[in-house]
Amino acid sequence: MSPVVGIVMGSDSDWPVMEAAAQALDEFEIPYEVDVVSAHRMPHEMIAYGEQAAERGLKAIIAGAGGAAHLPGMLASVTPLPVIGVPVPLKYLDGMDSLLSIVQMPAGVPVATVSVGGARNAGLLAARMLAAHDEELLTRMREFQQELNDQATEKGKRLRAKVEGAGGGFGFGSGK
Ligand SMILES: Nc1c(C(=O)O)ncn1[C@@H]1O[C@H](COP(=O)(O)O)[C@@H](O)[C@H]1O
Repeated sequence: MSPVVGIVMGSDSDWPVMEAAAQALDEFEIPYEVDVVSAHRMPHEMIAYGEQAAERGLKAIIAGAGGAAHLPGMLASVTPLPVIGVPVPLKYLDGMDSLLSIVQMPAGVPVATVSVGGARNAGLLAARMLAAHDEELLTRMREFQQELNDQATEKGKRLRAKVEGAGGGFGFGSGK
């Protein structure tokens, strides 16, 4: 199947973080493509990627970059597609530089910024965008949310059992 989401990043060194976006899309069987596209290092290719993305059939772009992370914003300026920005944390500044470079876009050019290193949520957000026009995907997203709910409930049960087993007791389900 041809890709409907583009996952791009400023460098291949971003992949260990960005991989989680691909994994989330895999879970929903959403076809995607992956590439290195840098606004700073290959500006002409970056503009071409953004300009051609919609006509190539992509429905959303996930763009991750670190440091002076201008890639997501620059892509958003040349594509009509939704762009999800992932601030990739680097060695210095703990990703604050990446976050601030991506999140403070001028009005008119939106980038949906996820948390520092939040590539999994970027993948899930892209899945939700597609699900808005796809009943089957919407059903799968609801199932996924139910699983999260069940897992959290299970964690609560285990925690209560542990605390009560140690002689303590608190919380909604503790009966105390
Ligand atoms: N922020 C950007 C852009 C851009 O925004 O165009 N291009 C590369 N980079 C970032 O530079 C960091 C270091 O890259 P190298 O590891 O290749 O030196 C990466 O996190 C990349 O996203």
